[in-house]
Amino acid sequence: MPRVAKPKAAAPAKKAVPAKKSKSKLYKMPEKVKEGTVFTDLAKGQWRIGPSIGVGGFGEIYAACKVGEKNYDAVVKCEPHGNGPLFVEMHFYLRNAKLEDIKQFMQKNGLKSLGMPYILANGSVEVNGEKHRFIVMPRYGSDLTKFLEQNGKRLPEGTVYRLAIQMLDVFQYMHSNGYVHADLKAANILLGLGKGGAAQAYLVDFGLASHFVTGDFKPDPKKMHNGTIEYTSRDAHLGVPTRRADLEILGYNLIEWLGAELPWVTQKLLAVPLKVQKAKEAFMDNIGDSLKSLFPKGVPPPIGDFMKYVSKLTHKQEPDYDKCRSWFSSALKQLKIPNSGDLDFKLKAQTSSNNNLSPPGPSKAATARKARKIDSPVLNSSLDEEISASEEDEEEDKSYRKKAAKKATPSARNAKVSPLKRVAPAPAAESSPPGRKRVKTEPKSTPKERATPKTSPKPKGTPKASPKPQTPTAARLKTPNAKINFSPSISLRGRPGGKTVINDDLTPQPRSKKTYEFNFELDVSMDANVIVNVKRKKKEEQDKATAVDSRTPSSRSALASSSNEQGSPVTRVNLRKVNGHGDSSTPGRSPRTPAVTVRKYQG
Ligand SMILES: Nc1ncnc2c1ncn2[C@@H]1O[C@H](COP(=O)(O)OP(=O)(O)OP(=O)(O)O)[C@@H](O)[C@H]1O
Repeated sequence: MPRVAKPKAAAPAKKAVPAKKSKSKLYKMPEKVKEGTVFTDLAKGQWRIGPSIGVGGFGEIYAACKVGEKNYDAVVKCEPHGNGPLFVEMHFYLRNAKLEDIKQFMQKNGLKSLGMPYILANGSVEVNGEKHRFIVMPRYGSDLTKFLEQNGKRLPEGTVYRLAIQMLDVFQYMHSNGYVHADLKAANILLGLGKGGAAQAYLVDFGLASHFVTGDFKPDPKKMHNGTIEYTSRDAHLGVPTRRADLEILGYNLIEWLGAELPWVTQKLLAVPLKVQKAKEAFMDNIGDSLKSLFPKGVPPPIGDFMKYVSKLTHKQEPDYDKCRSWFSSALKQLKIPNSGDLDFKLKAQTSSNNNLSPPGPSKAATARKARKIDSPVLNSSLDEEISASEEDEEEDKSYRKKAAKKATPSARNAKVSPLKRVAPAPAAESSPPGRKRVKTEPKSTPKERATPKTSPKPKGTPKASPKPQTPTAARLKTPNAKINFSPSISLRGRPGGKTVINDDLTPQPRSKKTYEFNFELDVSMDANVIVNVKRKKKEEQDKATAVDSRTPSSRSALASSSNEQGSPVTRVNLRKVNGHGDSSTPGRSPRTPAVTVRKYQG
């Protein structure tokens, strides 16, 4: 769960959470701000910092009050200047979430309230000699995870439908401004505070907000799998921000809030984004049957209608928000639950859908297992460990992305998409966030090599000892001295059971500023799967040469276990190689490694 300490309003400070550098060294955590510190925003407004009320993946959130006032009814979110997500969030707010615009939208759409936060101020400040960026926004109450925990991972059916309507309102607002949120989840939905506040839920955390695509469907390796793996949409798995993706993410959340377990969670696939992606494709391809198996005694009608609708949307299509809301409001009427008043989080006697779920909630042991599993991708230790590239995953990735890009979406099916080719860069953010880092691979491949047909995929269940490619083509493709400059462009924002994962240009600069560079010979076809095990010696052995080895998957696991025996944690890096451009116009340019998954195996 998020490392969140929530004091009561204006309560005395909790024990200070010590300023902590992220163990991962991939990005900076903010310096601790002392209670009582005054921040001056760009408009010279002054804000007194109160107690810490939350720590997110990158930043810390403090209660705050305007100097001269008594109520801590604002929050300050503070992150080191080099961090991308707050930069994105701030610009999103500044451009799209002015109170005036929100009011106008509410008026136009006859809404009494809208769960869209807004920005009160922003600025920069030095904390302990380090430059930080901060934004000030209204303070809200509990996030939904608290209620899910209290209720054994489900919410009352009527509340689920009300939340659906409220989140659709927020999406409609964001989408009407050209943006998608891309990371809706319980931890990012907060209840309002104050009188009547609990009737409205607010969607926060715009660190992944981006323009949705209006043109062709072009998978973007830089952004693949961004979001929170459980709920990431099929489009987001391909790195394409779309409006229908927001709806799909909402749908997955609604299903969970009704007490069903998503198949990729049940099947424990969360550590492998590609498998999750595949599972979602299968789920959505046959959404009727998929839902029937999740709700064996009857699919809640609005969920069925909504998910079927989402599965048919094209990537450019503007969703019919009214139609979607109407399914949920009809269901509320049927349940005789008014769509007003405080949202009710007390689970009562079983209602139509929360009565018919199978399986029920997972056991505590299963939950613990899941937490461990979900934890595993977090790069929460330094890379003083072991790094390997996974053959299976690359293979799966290649063949799957080929298929997925062809048929991932109704419109993508029409669009000519070759995700294995280098794709046009994502629509550039209007301003570039600082601290950009890219994964860069620079094998010295020739255009001819890149254009060569792929090696045929290894059938499943084949023994893992992988022979070197024997074909003449493979021999021609011998690639000496492939050089990989590996600066991991990954950040995994920590929240068991729902971490936001960002894999794109916005990734903050690694604190260590270390670059891991591996030089080795690739005696294989450029299109073959490559497994690279890099074992860094333990501290005392570091003066000795670093062992760099390349092995088969089976020997990889042997290596992993031997490392474990030595007591050092093991990190496996799965490099998915995209065989670049395939066009001879860019000789010498190399395929990029679009995504890196890091798994830490505890000894
Ligand atoms: N305006 C707010 N009022 C009250 N609490 C808030 C507010 N904004 C955020 N929080 C609390 O802080 C937590 C983290 O906030 P947020 O998700 O914005 O941070 P983050 O660094 O972007 O986190 P993440 O790891 O999800 O990306 C929230 O789950 C919530 O509990």
